[in-house]
Amino acid sequence: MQRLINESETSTTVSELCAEYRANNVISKDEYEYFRVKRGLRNQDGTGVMAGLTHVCNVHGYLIDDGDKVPDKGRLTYRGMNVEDIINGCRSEGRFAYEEVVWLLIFGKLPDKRQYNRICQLLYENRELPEYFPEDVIMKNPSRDVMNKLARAVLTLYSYDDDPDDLSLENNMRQSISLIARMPAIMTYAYQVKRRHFDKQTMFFHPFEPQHKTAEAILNALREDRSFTREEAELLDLCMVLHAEHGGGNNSTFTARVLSSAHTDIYSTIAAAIGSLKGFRHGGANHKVRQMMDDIMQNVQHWDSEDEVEAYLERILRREVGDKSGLIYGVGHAIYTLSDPRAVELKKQARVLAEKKGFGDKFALYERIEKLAPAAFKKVTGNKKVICANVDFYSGLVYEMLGIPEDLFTPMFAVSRIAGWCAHRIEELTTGGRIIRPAYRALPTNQIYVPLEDRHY
Ligand SMILES: CC(=O)SCCNC(=O)CCNC(=O)[C@H](O)C(C)(C)COP(=O)(O)OP(=O)(O)OC[C@H]1O[C@@H](n2cnc3c(N)ncnc32)[C@H](O)[C@@H]1OP(=O)(O)O
Ligand SMILES: O=C([O-])CC(=O)C(=O)O
Repeated sequence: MQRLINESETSTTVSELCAEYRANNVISKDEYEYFRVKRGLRNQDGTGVMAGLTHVCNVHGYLIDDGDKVPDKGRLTYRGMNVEDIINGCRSEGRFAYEEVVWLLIFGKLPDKRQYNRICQLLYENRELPEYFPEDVIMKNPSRDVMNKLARAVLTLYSYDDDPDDLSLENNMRQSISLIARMPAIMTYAYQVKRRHFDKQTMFFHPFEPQHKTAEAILNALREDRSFTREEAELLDLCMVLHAEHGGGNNSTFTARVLSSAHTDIYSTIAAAIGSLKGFRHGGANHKVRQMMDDIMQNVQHWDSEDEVEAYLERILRREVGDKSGLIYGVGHAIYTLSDPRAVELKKQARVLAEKKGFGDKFALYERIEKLAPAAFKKVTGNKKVICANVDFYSGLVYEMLGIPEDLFTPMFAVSRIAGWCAHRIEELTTGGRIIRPAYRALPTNQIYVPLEDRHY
């Protein structure tokens, strides 16, 4: 562990500080129950506390029957429209879908032809970063972690905005479009700098092309020879649509709503949302899935043995192996029970790609884990909750087969989710009207002030 201070100067170590902390700061799960405080803002049955109203999106994962939660097939609707219908509709008309989804999420209706062309044009015209921004902000202080750089770069854009704090709808619309457009550039530039600085590889910055839609712009920036197929770009576009939005209550969007309700600027808001999404229980799980799979592939000798795989999953849950968090990453969800529609779609794509690219054994292992994880979870934890693979389970495998580096798994999530964050920020600013401020039940043990001389612990 890193030392806080030089141990030769003082015997106070970080572990002593932690021991002092632990001795005075215990809150048990029983206390939550006793005071009827909703841990994680969840009701007793795991459903979320109702925290707001939104037009933007609905996430359906269970039914309530006579007060009981009944597992159901997952359904995701953007502005009331099934996400699969949006994807199929755009494909059947030969269009990429992400730009259309940006419009739909923010404004509430599908764009007509003129509006569609306008949003594509606006996103292209705003893609480039301000002059010298890549040199002064992205290339300086490189980070191993692209999410960290993304958050810092977004926060710094505040200083490049002549009117950063104006909360009017007009100003937030301008800022939202500009941020949605710029995220791919920030992500790909940050990745190039990371490659150069930490991986000692060649760095390249290709100019953006006006004819490129967002998914194409990203592939153009990531490929050294700038070549990619229509099929690859359509698949990345599909991934972006599936990650674009997930209701007001997911951790990063709620973060964006909390900050917006305090009337802070959009750059602080989106930087905070990126920080939340980076978390391993949230969007950062796609990165953890990859690490978990590498670990399983190394340590399970026979990938086709259900017994061996299940035994290893049980060891993960018992915190004996893996990152020792006890979590099977990419599995479980706050709302979904029988299925996450995004995982269903990504799995379909992964199966096809795996066959084409020779990833058959790997895909079969993922599928085996998806099948065995719920039983292992029930056996080890005793928890009867119905769990399924979530969006983060197959996304990394799809990205890997598309040649998207692991460094960009979670950043790709952020570059897609910015659409949802902006839609919710605008909704919070225009319809919320009250600062979000829940209460915390204090658990004080009365103490009297003791002079320093008399403190003999
Ligand atoms: C984009 C996204 O954010 S999708 C989610 C990505 N995250 C992951 O894949 C990480 C693994 N999964 C998890 O940690 C959880 O399932 C979450 C965070 C997604 C949802 O958590 P919750 O809503 O609290 O789940 P739920 O109410 O079902 O949890 C019940 C218990 O089972 C545990 N649990 C849930 N999923 C898992 C899992 N995959 N592995 C081990 N334990 C789990 C929870 O930690 C919780 O334990 P606790 O009672 O001691 O607090
Ligand atoms: O809804 C959630 O809690 C997490 C999630 O799947 C997302 O944000 O995409």
